[in-house]
Amino acid sequence: MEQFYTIQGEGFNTGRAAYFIRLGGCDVGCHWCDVKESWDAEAHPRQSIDELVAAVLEHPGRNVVITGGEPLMHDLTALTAALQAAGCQTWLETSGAHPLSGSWDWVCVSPKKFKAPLPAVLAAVHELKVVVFNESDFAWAEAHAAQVPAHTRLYLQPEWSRAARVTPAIIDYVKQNPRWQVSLQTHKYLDIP
Ligand SMILES: C[S@@+](CC[C@H](N)C(=O)[O-])C[C@H]1O[C@@H](n2cnc3c(N)ncnc32)[C@H](O)[C@@H]1O
Ligand SMILES: Nc1nc2[nH]cc(C(=O)O)c2c(=O)[nH]1
Ligand code: SF4
Ligand SMILES: [Mg+2]
Repeated sequence: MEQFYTIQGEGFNTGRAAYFIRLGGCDVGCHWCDVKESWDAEAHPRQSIDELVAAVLEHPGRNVVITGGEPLMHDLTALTAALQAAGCQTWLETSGAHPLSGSWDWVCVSPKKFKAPLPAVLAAVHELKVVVFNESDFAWAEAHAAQVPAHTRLYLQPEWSRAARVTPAIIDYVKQNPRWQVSLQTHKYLDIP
């Protein structure tokens, strides 16, 4: 759908330069999704893997975020192999609702009530990042924290339109449950992509 070189705004790798490849297509249907224009895969032009890798290599950064849309609706084996062969780190942003493909240096799963993550994806996760829309999402977060490997980093991220309301609740929750951390969409405050 689009590609851009920016700063990873969210989660564990916040603040690090990264090239984003946003793949079209998503069937999860989060009503608060901040990139609904990604949902229809056919609405966006196709590019070859060679073109994508060449575009990445035009920039000095070697971290590549594959996001979407829901990137796991595509077989990511060839794309991630080509990126790693070119010396890049591959970072995945996924809901986990489709089978895992590809070779990953970092996997971030953001589980969704609208289409829950698959156990096999949760088993491969480095970072669990739960969007908090209302108080019921804390229980949803804990239910998924119980399904990920012990070393997984745990994040609670305010849903953007509700940030003023839910951020204080996230702060209180993290103070009481300190294995969780706050994740903010810092790129939106920085006004960068
Ligand atoms: C647009 S999604 C694309 C990747 C994948 N479909 C997913 O949901 O993880 C990228 C990240 O943005 C988060 N996100 C989407 N809309 C958001 C919103 N309105 N507020 C906060 N985070 C949001 C998602 O939960 C996910 O962690
Ligand atoms: N800067 C920036 N960081 C991000 N981290 C995850 C994003 C995404 O949409 O997947 C995102 C994004 O859209 N922009
Ligand atoms: S899974 Fe990700 S891309 Fe799909 S609707 Fe939800 S937030 Fe948007
Ligand atoms: Mg985004």
